[in-house]
Amino acid sequence: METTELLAHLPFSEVIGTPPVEVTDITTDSRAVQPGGAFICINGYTVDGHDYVPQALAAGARLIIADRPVEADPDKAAVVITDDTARAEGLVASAFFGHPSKSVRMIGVTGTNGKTSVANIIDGILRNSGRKSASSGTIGFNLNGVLYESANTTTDALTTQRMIRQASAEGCEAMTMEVSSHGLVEGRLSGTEFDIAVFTNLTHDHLDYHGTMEHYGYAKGLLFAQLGQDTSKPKFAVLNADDPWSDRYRQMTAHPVLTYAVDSEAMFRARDIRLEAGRTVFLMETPEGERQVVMNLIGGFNVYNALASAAALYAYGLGLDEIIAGLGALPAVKGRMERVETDLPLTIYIDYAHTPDAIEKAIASVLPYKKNKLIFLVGTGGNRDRSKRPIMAEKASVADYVILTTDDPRHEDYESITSELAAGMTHENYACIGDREQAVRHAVEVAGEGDILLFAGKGHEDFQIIGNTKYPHSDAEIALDEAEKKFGRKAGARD
Ligand SMILES: CC(=O)N[C@H]1[C@@H](OP(=O)(O)OP(=O)(O)OC[C@H]2O[C@@H](n3ccc(=O)[nH]c3=O)[C@H](O)[C@@H]2O)O[C@H](CO)[C@@H](O)[C@@H]1O[C@H](C)C(=O)N[C@@H](C)C(=O)N[C@H](CCC(=O)O)C(=O)O
Ligand SMILES: Nc1ncnc2c1ncn2[C@@H]1O[C@H](COP(=O)(O)OP(=O)(O)OP(=O)(O)O)[C@@H](O)[C@H]1O
Repeated sequence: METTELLAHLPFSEVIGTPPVEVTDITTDSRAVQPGGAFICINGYTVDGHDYVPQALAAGARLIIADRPVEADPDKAAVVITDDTARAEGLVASAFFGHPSKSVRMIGVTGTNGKTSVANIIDGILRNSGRKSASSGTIGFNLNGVLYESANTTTDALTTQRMIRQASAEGCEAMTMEVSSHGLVEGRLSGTEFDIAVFTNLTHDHLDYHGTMEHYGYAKGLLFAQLGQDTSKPKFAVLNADDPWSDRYRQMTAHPVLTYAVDSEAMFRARDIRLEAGRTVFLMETPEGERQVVMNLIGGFNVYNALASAAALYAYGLGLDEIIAGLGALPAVKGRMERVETDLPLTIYIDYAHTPDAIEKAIASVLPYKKNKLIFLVGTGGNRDRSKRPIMAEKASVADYVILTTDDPRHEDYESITSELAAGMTHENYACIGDREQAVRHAVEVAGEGDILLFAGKGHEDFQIIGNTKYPHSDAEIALDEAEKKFGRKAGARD
């Protein structure tokens, strides 16, 4: 891209030295600089990118974008001083990649719980209908069925624009993105033009970051404001009429709103819900009459996720037949109430619940077919929102036996995590075991034939972060290993 064109997006900045005619690449990481590229210095949570200018120059950067003077030989590279490099990243990202979100239909999904599930359901149904489609979020970047890892639920602005351009280049007509509150307030979505914005729900989480529910709710609302004011384009908001925050989000957009709900009046509403062991059946009221939905996704919360997805796809232009066939064809979302295949006399589920509301919903999903004990293992992350811990344990207390452990303890000690959880328990049938492997083994040890074991908090993840290190970890593998020892026979493989 021509540098003058790029710099037009950063008006009022000071340019020191002679910029190159063209910039071949842009990055915020000195380790990823390409010769002839631009390096944007971001002052992060752990280090300051301005300290890595020498490395960026050594790797061949020809343009440095900084928010304070940095040293560079003006004959080799120009320095652009702007007031806020994080905003600069957002401003140049979309332009550098050719505004890709204008050529792909963009669906954004926000909310406390259900983003990954809804994004996967929408993406899965679009592909089931023969369309090329991409999605991005906690599980990674799924480019028409091929999965690539990514660092965040909502990636930084440059990575986001690069992914959308890749989706466009691969011929995807749609891209569904999980939109986190962090991503919205930090401008990671600057330059992304959304066509459909979906809201799942808003409950307690991330208060370490946002401070209050009011700020947290406002942050989610930015997605609806980002639909913009150009009403000549067909754009839609999809709102959960059972969640009171939807009234506010309706005010934040000028575009048509589609609603979904179970308890309230809504355009897409579920009734006669039957939660069965391996499937969920319900009647869906739609603008074109009532239709039966049969799907392999289990749990009451997945009824909401299916309704949100159906409304979003209806707004997109899919017919109800395609939507209902797609819902029926979906496999379980990885690590979300995913049943572990085993011949042992136990039922094991892996789930990603790590908020009070998700724990309540996950437990409620298995209660209808509980014959014996429900053993529930739950952890929480270290150095993150501590105020939710006792409320998580209070919700977990619905289970017959609870094991309190850790998800990613990071730099926090086991004892402080499990004791803060334990403060919320409403009965004495529980154990605190900070080491998650030992906790999973204990869950199997205390289980009897016919019991349900529900492991929450790690979901699709195959690692645990202790300190700064990622260690391999799989609840399912540990549980099967322990169960084989206990029952003295092979357990059958996990998918
Ligand atoms: C706390 C936080 O938000 N951290 C994010 C942040 O990392 P950071 O600020 O620590 O970065 P840093 O290591 O200090 O580096 C600063 C700058 O120096 C650069 N650098 C660094 C080293 C070097 O050798 N050379 C160099 O140029 C880095 O590339 C970076 O530009 O910027 C990174 C790049 O964008 C993010 O990946 C990272 O997210 C981490 C992984 C994270 O856990 N974030 C959480 C809080 C988050 O954002 N979560 C939400 C989901 C919430 C949910 O719904 O569950 C999300 O959207 O993921
Ligand atoms: N609509 C929903 N309402 C309440 N709980 C839900 C809903 N959908 C999923 N859950 C619960 O939340 C957990 C996480 O689901 P999912 O990954 O889809 O949410 P998410 O918003 O992407 O979460 P995160 O941002 O933390 O990745 C699930 O394992 C399930 O226990």
